Amino acid sequence: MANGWDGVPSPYVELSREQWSRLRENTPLTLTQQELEELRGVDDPIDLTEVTDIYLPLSRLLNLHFAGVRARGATVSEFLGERSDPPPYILGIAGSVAVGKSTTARLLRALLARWPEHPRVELVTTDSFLYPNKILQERGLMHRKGFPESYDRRALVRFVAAVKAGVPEIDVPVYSHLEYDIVPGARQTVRRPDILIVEGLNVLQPAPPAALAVNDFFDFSIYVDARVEDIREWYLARFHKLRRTAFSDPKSYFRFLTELSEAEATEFARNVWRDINERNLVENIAPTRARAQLVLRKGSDHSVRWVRLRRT
Ligand SMILES: Nc1ncnc2c1ncn2[C@@H]1O[C@H](COP(=O)(O)OP(=O)(O)O)[C@@H](O)[C@H]1O
Ligand SMILES: CC(C)(COP(=O)(O)O)[C@@H](O)C(=O)NCCC(=O)O
Repeated sequence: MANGWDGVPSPYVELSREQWSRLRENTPLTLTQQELEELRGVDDPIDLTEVTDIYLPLSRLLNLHFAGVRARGATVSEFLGERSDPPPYILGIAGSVAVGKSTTARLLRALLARWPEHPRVELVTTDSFLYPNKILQERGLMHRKGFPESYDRRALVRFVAAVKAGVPEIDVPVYSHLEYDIVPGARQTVRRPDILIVEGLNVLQPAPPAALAVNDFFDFSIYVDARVEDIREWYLARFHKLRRTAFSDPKSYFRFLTELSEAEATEFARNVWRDINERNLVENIAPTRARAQLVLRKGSDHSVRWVRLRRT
């Protein structure tokens, strides 16, 4: 039983990697090595063993949960005498910068789309709802990118509410990591998927008083977790990898970093980590972990060590 429940049965069940991996049962591996390589994030060492042990049980759980949510929705429709299409199922994925949320999200997108019950899976990342740099500059928030106030929270909530309400076609802005800004005029169109995955730092954040939060519309939520020290190392390793690759693109906002010495660049990355990303993790992101339906806890080699599932 988890600490702090003082004799009250804990709402969480914690499973070791071995216990969790057995829950795969007969879920087939529908992904090839080549496909996995296309899905993994920069510097993420994920392999097919990880997919089999961790993501196939998760895909099975989500497929079962999807069926349960659909059945419950059908009961209400029958009672109301409505004959409408069921609303999209919404899955939230939260966690720190550099923890590997996007690999988890892209992988689940691919795995979930291979089930016959829900072939249409869309993925939206919340960076689409960051204010453009121009607005962040005006508000003195350029060093707060990723903090709750750097997002157009209401636009994000409106978007998720519209998807849940079955709006057939919704456009969202597009964020470029390369340009470090919202791309003017670019749009991603979401067309009534069976499942929508919403991935981002702050998706489990509570709403301000009397407002709705994005997670009020979630059917399931996942928090990707690891020790702060490990995430810092991953952030720094990825930064150095990007410095050797993406940052030398003439369009990269961080091109100036390729002209600094290794030591100066390291100093820059350490400061960004400490002053922005770690602070945001500690102050805003980690406190939302308890609200996630499922926590995937990674060890320092990025592999998932244990899984915590909320029963209720
Ligand atoms: N400066 C950058 N240039 C290009 N790609 C980046 C940059 N920063 C992050 N990325 C990529 O953007 C994606 C999201 O990164 P991030 O928000 O840190 O979340 P996570 O590491 O949890 O997926 C990752 O695939 C990452 O590799
Ligand atoms: C774009 C991000 C805020 C992540 O956005 P998300 O999709 O999780 O909402 C983050 O990757 C970022 O760029 N943070 C700013 C500090 C840094 O450059 O690392």
